[in-house]
Amino acid sequence: MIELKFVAKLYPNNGLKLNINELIIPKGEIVAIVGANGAGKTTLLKAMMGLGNPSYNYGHILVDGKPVEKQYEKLAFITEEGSYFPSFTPKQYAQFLADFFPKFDYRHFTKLLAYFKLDENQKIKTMSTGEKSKLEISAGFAKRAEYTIMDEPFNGKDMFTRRDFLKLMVSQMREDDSIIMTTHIIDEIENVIDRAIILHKGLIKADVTMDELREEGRSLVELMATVSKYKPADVQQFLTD
Ligand SMILES: Nc1ncnc2c1ncn2[C@@H]1O[C@H](COP(=O)(O)OP(=O)(O)OP(=O)(O)O)[C@@H](O)[C@H]1O
Repeated sequence: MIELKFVAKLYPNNGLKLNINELIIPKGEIVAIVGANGAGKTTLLKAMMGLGNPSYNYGHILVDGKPVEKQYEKLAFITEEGSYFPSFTPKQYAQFLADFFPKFDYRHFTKLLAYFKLDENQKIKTMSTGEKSKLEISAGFAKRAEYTIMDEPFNGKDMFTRRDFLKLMVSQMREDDSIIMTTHIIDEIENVIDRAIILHKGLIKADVTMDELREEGRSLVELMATVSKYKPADVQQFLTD
């Protein structure tokens, strides 16, 4: 279980204040963190990893009951920023990761590389954005972490890759594994996720299970439009001015 209690992060320059009173992510759940650009989704993921100097007055960030900093082997963080080792080849990168993560599964890594048609001897810096992102996903999944945290995993991927990636993601999960991801591709993930958390201006404005939403006959897109007070008339006004 990941547990955030009274976690905050303020960017004074633009006034964003991420403020989480309580957020609990149990084992075995696929959770999407959604919201408009600038809502604080990446900031929240980083905070969940204990990154970016979040503050927690009388609060904490715990993973299975221990401070997040002590539980990194249980976490995989897959970000758009990609690999920090551009001069490495995937093979060298994997050797590095294997030294740090005892559970790193090299066989699974090479299988994923082959699936994504990546060359394990090509320097990372010579790869396209999409290829780097696939490499990060392969490395992240090969860590066999219990909690996989992904920032915009669908960015830069074509429709068929997104579809296959979703299948791959679900198929490689073990019963107690959790996935937490940010995304804007709501309609494609609606049937895969268990729960959606809607962030708006740094605050959790809705936290729903997909079963609840379905029972109410609502879609996630509708709920997001309500939460973010989206008005189609605004762009119409702009276009007619
Ligand atoms: N390191 C930083 N220093 C200052 N401001 C930052 C920093 N990182 C993010 N911000 C600002 O905080 C706000 C939230 O950023 P964040 O990346 O968390 O949003 P997001 O919901 O992930 O957005 P998007 O959907 O566009 O990726 C934005 O206005 C951004 O400009």
